[in-house]
Amino acid sequence: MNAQDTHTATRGDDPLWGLIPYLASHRLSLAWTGLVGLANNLALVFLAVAGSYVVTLALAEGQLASPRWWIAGGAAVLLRVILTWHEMDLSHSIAYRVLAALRMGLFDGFSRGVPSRSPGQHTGRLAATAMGDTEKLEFFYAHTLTQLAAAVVILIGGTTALYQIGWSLAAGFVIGLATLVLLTLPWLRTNVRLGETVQRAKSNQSALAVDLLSGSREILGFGLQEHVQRQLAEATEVVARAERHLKVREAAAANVRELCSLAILVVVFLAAWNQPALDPLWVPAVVAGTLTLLSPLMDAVAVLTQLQPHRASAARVLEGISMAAEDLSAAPVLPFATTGPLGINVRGACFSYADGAPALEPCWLSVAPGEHVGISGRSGAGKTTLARLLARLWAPDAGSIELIPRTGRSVNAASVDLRVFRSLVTLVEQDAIIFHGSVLENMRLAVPGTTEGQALDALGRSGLVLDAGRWPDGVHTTIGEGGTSVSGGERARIALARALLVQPRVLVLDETTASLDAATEAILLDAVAALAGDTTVITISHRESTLARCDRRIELDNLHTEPVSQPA
Ligand SMILES: Nc1ncnc2c1ncn2[C@@H]1O[C@H](COP(=O)(O)OP(=O)(O)OP(=O)(O)O)[C@@H](O)[C@H]1O
Repeated sequence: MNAQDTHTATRGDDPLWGLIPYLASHRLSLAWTGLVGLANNLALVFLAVAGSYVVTLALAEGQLASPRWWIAGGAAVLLRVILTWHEMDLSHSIAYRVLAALRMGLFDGFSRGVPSRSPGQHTGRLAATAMGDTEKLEFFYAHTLTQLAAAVVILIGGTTALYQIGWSLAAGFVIGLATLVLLTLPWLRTNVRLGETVQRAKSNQSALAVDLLSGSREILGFGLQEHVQRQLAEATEVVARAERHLKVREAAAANVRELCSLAILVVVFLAAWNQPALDPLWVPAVVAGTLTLLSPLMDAVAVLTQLQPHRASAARVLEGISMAAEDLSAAPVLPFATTGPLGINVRGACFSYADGAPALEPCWLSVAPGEHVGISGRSGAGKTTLARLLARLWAPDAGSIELIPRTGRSVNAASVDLRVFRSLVTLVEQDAIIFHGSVLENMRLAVPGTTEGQALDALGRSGLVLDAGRWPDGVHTTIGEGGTSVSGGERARIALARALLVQPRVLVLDETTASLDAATEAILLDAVAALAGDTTVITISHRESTLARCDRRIELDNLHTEPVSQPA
């Protein structure tokens, strides 16, 4: 099921249920885990009843129980060993799968939802959702849900069994449990608040840690260390205080549960003792059976008191999974097999981010196959936005973008298979991300299997020579996360080299030369010029020297009027 459809179908519903469609492929495993857990519980009830009966018989009557009891008891012990082992195995495997499904859904949502990110969203908080909330929910879906389902069966089965002995036993059992639930309800509201406080404070901690790591230079530069340390300490203190408070309440709730269990056992014992039809030898067995029935039920009640924070976690995960997705494959996929450079036709394409303000007003632009066009414009005019639309990182709100082959019909870019499109059009941005790893690993992100020779050739063409002093391990030299250990100019050249490896038929450069000195800019522009004729190049720049190398220069603000005659 498409994630977006799912969200539309479940919006406004309970988020805990809303996430279930994302785990649909695991439902059989979940059901099986629940059944195994239930069978294990029932085997334990049987063992408790049989064990008590055998011991009571021996103590009260001095008799050894018949072999049937010993065989059945041995079989139950063996069954429990097998079921416990199987249950552990199953529940670990399902837990990892549920965690993976939630996290993959979330990462998918984050990556598709990039354009809709509002300033209110912080990568640190999103990371906290991806790590903390998913783990909490993994436990809920892989364990709690099956535990609750098993508890319902145990409640019905246990009440029925006790009713068979006498209605007063069943009544004592049910009334005792109902009293416990009623006593538990008033705790819920405070637990919700505390759970939320813990989660919010953890989120803040995560956001602060990300700020601290990614903005370390600003923090040093502005002398903010003490300020950040204080904020981190406060966030930690909030978490510790709320968690302490929650733990105290949980301990008190556990005491209440134990008291209720005790009361139920006393009631069941008295009711069983007063059953004329029940052999007194069976009374301890009934009490032991009730005790083993109560254990999963008490756990279920404890879980119910902790459900509300799970609901908030589920809401955050659901929001992440269903982040306003770019439906990049809205148009039906058409075959597109042409050779040579591709022209571009922008027909009234426009775009707004989540805040609704137009980032790019409708614009019209025609670039011939093999042409090298330079686009300039005032800051904030929408040049980067246009570049990202051209690269289909997201889709225009209205209008369209077409690819024009030298021969044959032009085709709407949205109807080209996304994988094929990625091999045709490549974007290099000024702040292109370099991942943690070696230079070669970064090159292989674009084209897996790139050889050292190919990487060196592409780097050389981009004006980056890996001399032994600066790059002791050549293409195997590690470059830090985000390219922090390379200069802005080196990063731009690595990014261009990575794009050249793709051999795109349209290359979009967004301020790629902005941080280069004149000599390196010239080398890089020579590399771009060498593509002339074979690759269409759209260069966005403020730099006169870069724009001067283009066949044609365009001001973005002049593209907002629809031309009188548009190519068909
Ligand atoms: N993620 C975002 N969310 C909301 N608004 C955004 C986002 N990114 C950019 N904008 C806004 O969209 C508008 C166009 O931004 P864009 O980066 O395309 O401009 P630009 O012409 O490339 O600017 P510059 O020359 O300064 O790089 C600006 O008003 C900018 O503030």
